Amino acid sequence: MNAPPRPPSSFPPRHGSGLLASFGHAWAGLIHTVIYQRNMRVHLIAAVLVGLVGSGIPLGLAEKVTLIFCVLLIFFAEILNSALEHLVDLAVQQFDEKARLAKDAAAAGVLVLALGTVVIFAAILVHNWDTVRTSTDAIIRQVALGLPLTACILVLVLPQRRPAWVDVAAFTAGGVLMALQATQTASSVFSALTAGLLFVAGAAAYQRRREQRAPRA
Ligand SMILES: Nc1ncnc2c1ncn2[C@@H]1O[C@H](COP(=O)(O)OP(=O)(O)OP(=O)(O)O)[C@@H](O)[C@H]1O
Repeated sequence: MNAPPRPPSSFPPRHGSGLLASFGHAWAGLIHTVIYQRNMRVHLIAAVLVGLVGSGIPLGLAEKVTLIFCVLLIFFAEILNSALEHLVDLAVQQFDEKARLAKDAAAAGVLVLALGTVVIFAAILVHNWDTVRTSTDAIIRQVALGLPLTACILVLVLPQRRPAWVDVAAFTAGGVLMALQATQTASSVFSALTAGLLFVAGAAAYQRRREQRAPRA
């Protein structure tokens, strides 16, 4: 028996289905948030700094897990906040009190998490203050390698137009600094987190450049 004709679809053709395509859509969502949400870029840079502290000072397992969980939770909240903003903008194209309440509530959720993370981060540093005081060499190394690395990631996520070579140079220099830093890390998990953030920043810079070349309709 012939299948009934499908109703005409207003969706453009989808780029594949299955697990790989789902991953691709999720990745595109992450990169889109980094490109278009200023607060996400702030969280990303803050996460790099957390990664540098975590890979410079030896922390206990519970402290590592807590910090990484907080960082991921903030990303999750910001991505969800962005999704809600898109939904509200889709439903409401003019000023609306309920739209304002929905967006403000979602933004408040992110703010609460960010403030909580700052408090937890400070508490962990205070709790490990003796280790911090005696880790002068590690701190000097982290500052010497970590600050230029953070600057490279910042360049990659900045929305301003720039020549392609700047992004290539920032990503390459970031990779070299990351490799140097990883050779003497106190935690490979935090180094992996920082490397992952460099990769995300590089992917965002690449995608922004593509979209600037071929702006969305
Ligand atoms: N349609 C609307 N009606 C009423 N107020 C709105 C509307 N859209 C946005 N707002 C207000 O403007 C604020 C910023 O909304 P916007 O969509 O510009 O998000 P944003 O600039 O990405 O902000 P955020 O810092 O929350 O991510 C909202 O928190 C809300 O107070």
